[in-house]
Amino acid sequence: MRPIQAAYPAARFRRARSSDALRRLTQENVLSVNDLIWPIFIRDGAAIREPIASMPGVFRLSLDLAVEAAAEAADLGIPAICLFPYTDPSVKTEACEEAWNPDNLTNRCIRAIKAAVPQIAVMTDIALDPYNSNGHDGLVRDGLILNDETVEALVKMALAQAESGADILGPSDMMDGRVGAIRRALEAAGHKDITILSYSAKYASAFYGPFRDAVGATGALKGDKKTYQMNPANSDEALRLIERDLREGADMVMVKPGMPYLDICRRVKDTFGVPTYAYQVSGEYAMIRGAADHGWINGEAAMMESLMAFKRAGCDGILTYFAPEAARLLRG
Ligand SMILES: NCc1[nH]cc(CCC(=O)O)c1CC(=O)O
Repeated sequence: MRPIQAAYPAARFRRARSSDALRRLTQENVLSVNDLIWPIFIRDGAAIREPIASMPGVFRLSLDLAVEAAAEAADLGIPAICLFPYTDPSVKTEACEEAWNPDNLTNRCIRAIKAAVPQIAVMTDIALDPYNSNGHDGLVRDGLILNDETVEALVKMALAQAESGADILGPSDMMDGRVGAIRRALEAAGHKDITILSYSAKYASAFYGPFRDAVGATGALKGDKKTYQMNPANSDEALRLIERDLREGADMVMVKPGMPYLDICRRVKDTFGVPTYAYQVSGEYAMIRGAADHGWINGEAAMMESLMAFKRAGCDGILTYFAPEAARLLRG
């Protein structure tokens, strides 16, 4: 596309910006509540709303309050909620068996939300880190992250979540071959309508710090995740990973983190034209929220501008901790 433009003064770009009416008429992208997926942190117990120091305004919720949050999200028109468990260190092991326990925190939460708020889509995270005593997304032997053994564990985890009623499975582990393995297992088990939103292009990022605090993985993690998460310097590789996951049966794909990787979002959308999502991760939330809390930026305006940026970059939706706040503003 190459727009033709008259020369100044025949062309004055400011004409189209001269009033609210003209600005609205010429606006190219729209952010709506339908674009939002709300990640929440869950924990055991009852009536607990536990603050997370590095994410002001975000809480770990006991299951009863997670169900309330899902109902609130549905009332606001948010289409999906995504669950992240804070697991007690005592249930973490090297074999990560708790990950596929049908009665683990996540699976109980899926059932509770689907029973009380069936209209909201429940998304889950597939990775072993909340259940792993060494904090990694995969099984570890002799200091190495094992790919194929991890994929087998992830398949069990995915099936347990599917049985519990999850609508969207989100493999976030970055092992090779996991989307295909999960898709085959879902088909074999008769789960034909469960979607996979693959964390296809997930970078080894410093912006996940507050999240690891939130799920209690910070202390556990030994080393870094660079042998499975992507090198932030790479872009072509993201396209190869997206193509691979689509060929293995992903319905939707994700780029993560979000704001520092909008160039990747745009390349993915332009190249494949598939449902494309970005995760505005914990560190991005903390930066905007922290600056706003100090009075250094206008938090509401920065939040809405950051979310619109994802739409402009070609995203169909955004996972964001701002989801309820943004939804309230969008509803007016
Ligand atoms: N599989 C773990 C997982 N799933 C989502 C996030 C990060 C989300 C955020 O920072 O908001 C992470 C952290 C990590 O890979 O270490």
